Amino acid sequence: ATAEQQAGTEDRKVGVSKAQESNRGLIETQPVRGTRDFAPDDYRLRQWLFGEFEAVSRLFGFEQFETPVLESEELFVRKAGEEITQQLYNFEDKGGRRVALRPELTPSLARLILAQGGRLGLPAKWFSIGQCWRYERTTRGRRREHFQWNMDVIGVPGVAAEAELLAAIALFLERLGLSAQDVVIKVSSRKVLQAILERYGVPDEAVGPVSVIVDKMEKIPLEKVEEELTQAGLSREAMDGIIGATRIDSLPDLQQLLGADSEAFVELQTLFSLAEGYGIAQYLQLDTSCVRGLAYYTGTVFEGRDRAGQLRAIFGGGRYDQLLSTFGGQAQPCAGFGFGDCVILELLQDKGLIPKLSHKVEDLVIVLDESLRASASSIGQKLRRAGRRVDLVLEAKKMKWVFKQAERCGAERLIIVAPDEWERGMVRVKNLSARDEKDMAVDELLALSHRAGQD
Ligand SMILES: CC(=O)Nc1cnc2ccccc2c1
Repeated sequence: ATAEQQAGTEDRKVGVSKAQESNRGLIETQPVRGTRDFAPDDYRLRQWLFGEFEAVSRLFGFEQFETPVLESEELFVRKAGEEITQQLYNFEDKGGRRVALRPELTPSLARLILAQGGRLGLPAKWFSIGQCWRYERTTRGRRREHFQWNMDVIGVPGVAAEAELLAAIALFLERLGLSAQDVVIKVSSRKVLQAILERYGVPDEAVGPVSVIVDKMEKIPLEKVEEELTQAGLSREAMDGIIGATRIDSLPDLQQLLGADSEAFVELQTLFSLAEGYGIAQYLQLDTSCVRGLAYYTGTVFEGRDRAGQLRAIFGGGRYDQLLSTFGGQAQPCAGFGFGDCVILELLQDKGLIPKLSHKVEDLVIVLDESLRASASSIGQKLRRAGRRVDLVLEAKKMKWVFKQAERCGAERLIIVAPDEWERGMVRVKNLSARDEKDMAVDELLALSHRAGQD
């Protein structure tokens, strides 16, 4: 708002809007920093994407759940230096509670699983799509919210769970027109780091925090990583051992490093052979530099990347067998993934795979005489009950506008309620695609519509 507007001293202009009239400038119309609006065009694309998330989840027999975006802060307070907990969108509510907008869905899932107590049938295969938040310092101007699709398997200790999850992702990618030529899934296991750290007498508890540091290796200089590993208490040898262990990219090399009977090797070998059964092995790439930045993973970890290497991770996941016990509950083996709604759209954009989605109704109904409005409304209702999407024009409009509107909403038929025809109990039906037009009785129109409404 200009200083004049703020002072309310601007002189009165012809046609001053309500906002100006109330002596205020136009309100801020942009959404809060880091957040997005979804106007209809954007919402259609989002609904298409979420529809694919849901369709694939159901094809795998997963059940949908939801938890509140607002959670107790304690769910996310972890002492492993994760970026996600350092950017918590947290505050104290009017009741003095420490609360936070969830930065991820997995802790909420764990809470809901624990709330089920013994009632929970295992294995549980659950999925959810929810908005997640972070308070990212505006330095990077990055977004502060995104939507995440999560699929999780609770109660299955073997990597058959991870194979199912990876197969679900592969089917999702295939349905969108992507393939293993476009996307690589890097796979590894926290048990690699665990085995290496054991060699240097570093306790298992360090695996999480060390992984969080190693996960930054791609984004910050090696010296910085080494500095943080030193601060985490690692000796030079341990550090060299860790960094050397992130350079393995084949099962034989992993066997060489850890031995054929190491858990990490056996699990990953099993996972790769299960993947063959699904026909998704060509997506998978063993890569021990993939450690993921969440502290609670305890076993396999994986992340999806575009093969061109231009984009951030498309999705990420892994096994987190200790999360429920860290919440004081009975431990349950868990594996899952989170799939965000932004990088995938960038990739689809790059590949020319964003679908063209437009507003669509079947029938546009207009009246040529306002005295017939009640008749038009009742025809609209009958058509809607027959399953037709009807855009009923709500005020007198010139035919030029009507045809423009028909085009805008993709209408197949224009139904005109006019005095002369109505006298004879007829309406005029213009078939906009076949460019033919005829008068028909309402019953005939409905019979026609009923069949069309079913297909
Ligand atoms: C590309 C992008 O906006 N990513 C994004 C945006 N908001 C988030 C919010 C919480 C956690 C991760 C997030 C990630």
